[in-house]
Amino acid sequence: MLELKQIKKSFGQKLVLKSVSLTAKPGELIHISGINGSGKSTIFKIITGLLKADSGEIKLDENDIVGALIENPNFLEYESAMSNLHFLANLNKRFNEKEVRDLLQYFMLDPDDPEPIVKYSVGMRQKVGIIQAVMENQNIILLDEPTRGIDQESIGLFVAMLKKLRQQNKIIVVASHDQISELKYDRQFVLKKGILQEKQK
Ligand SMILES: Nc1ncnc2c1ncn2[C@@H]1O[C@H](COP(=O)(O)OP(=O)(O)OP(=O)(O)O)[C@@H](O)[C@H]1O
Repeated sequence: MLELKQIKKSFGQKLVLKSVSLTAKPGELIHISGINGSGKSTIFKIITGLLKADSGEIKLDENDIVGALIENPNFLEYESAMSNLHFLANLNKRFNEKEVRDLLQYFMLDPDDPEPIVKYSVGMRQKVGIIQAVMENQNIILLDEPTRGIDQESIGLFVAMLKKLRQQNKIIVVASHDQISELKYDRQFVLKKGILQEKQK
């Protein structure tokens, strides 16, 4: 379970998150919308520990593993996609080569492609970013603007993948300025003026 209670965060004088509370249960697919600069990435950075909230509480279960795609993913630019994924998974000692190969192929990328990632297109990089957020069997998956630069066919693959992950009881939180109409969310929230509000169905 993922629980945020009255998270507050300012950058200098700028109050970005006034009060953000959210409880997500296993198997839930949640959407957070909000205009550019509303603080969506900041929420994800706080959940993953990249940033510290000024106040409030974050609760995760002991065995929770968080996977995240936040803003433009950083890679070792002169290494291949496979080497990058190997490197990232090894940080947690959870590299599963078969799983990573399957995911690359699923997204129509060649696991044996020797090209350095610096030569990848925006959409190709984004796919590698999505893969690193799910490849270690993470049970909480945070995806910030996941479909940016991705073609329609690959969006279909992405949507099908999320459906499967949800059936596996993972918590998935997607943040984007638009709806990503192909996704059927369990709950939808809007982040406006620092407050996260649930939309009524
Ligand atoms: N490290 C930082 N230092 C200062 N200000 C920051 C920092 N990170 C974010 N901000 C500010 O906080 C606000 C929220 O940024 P954030 O990236 O969370 O928004 P977002 O909703 O994800 O935007 P977008 O849809 O454009 O990705 C912005 O005004 C941004 O300038």
